Amino acid sequence: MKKMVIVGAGSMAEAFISGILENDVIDRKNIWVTNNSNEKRLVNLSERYGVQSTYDLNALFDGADLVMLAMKPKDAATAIQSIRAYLSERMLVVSVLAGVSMSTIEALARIPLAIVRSMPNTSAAVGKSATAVAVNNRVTDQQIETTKILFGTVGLTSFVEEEQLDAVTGLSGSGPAYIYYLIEAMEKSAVEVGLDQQMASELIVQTLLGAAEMVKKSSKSATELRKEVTSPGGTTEAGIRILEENGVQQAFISCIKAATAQSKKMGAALSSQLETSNLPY
Ligand SMILES: NC(=O)C1=CN([C@@H]2O[C@H](COP(=O)(O)OP(=O)(O)OC[C@H]3O[C@@H](n4cnc5c(N)ncnc54)[C@H](O)[C@@H]3O)[C@@H](O)[C@H]2O)C=CC1
Ligand SMILES: O=C(O)[C@@H]1CCC=N1
Repeated sequence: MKKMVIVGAGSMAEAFISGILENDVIDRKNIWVTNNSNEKRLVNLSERYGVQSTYDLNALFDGADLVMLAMKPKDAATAIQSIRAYLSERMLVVSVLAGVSMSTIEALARIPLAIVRSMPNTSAAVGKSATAVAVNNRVTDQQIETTKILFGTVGLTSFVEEEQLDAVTGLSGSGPAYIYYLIEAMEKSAVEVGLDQQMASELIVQTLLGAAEMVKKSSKSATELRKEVTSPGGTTEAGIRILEENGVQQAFISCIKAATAQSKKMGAALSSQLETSNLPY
């Protein structure tokens, strides 16, 4: 990787900048970032990380070999259209956009491109993303190595077929939010059962870290581990009974299915706009 350009300067962009710099993968002077309007944000990223920022597209793309698309999916059509003239087949285009297919990106760019479509999550900011990536057939072996290095700086990477990425989005892309939702509930309950908030917070985080580590390291399944905690006639059994009565497990399943369906819907909306040329340009 000689020069990386990040189009879109939000939280995912920042997570990657921070991960790349921490792992010394590319010099900060060779990371360039842009957005559509918020110059203050670009200045802030430049000051904090020493990366380059510009609205001059010639300067931005000059010598770039990797271009990351990191705007919201709703802004993808406008953004790709605005940079289309600067993209080339020799660049690796890395997308983190939820729902947007590689063929839609190529259709918007109107040239064949080497594309990596990925779904990281916000834990990238602390190097703990669970990322899945799919590549198209123009991506070279060397670019696959670059992809591994790039995503390795923000966590773990699995290679999947593109068709699986909507499900990955519903499961692990959105996943941190489901866990935060659970933490919110645990925090509320802690106060209600009379615990000090600060201490409860530490107990909750350690409980989650410990449970995650157990699932990762133990040879036992989550079901077996849950059963080990649940003594007959004990406290866990009393608690789990309430979760069962309220259909909490089924609610989580429906939640992940709804998020997966939404990823598909977002992609379909963009590609049907493309087919009817009803795009914002
Ligand atoms: N936030 C999350 O949990 C995750 C987000 N993603 C994907 O990452 C992408 C970015 O998400 P966030 O960083 O959360 O969004 P964000 O809203 O924090 O940042 C988006 C950035 O794109 C810029 N932008 C908008 N229109 C533009 C244009 N025409 N040209 C250039 N830049 C433009 C905005 O100014 C902003 O800097 C989205 O496509 C999302 O689907 C993927 C995995 C997880
Ligand atoms: O909510 C969203 O659409 C994005 C994609 C995955 C996580 N956040």
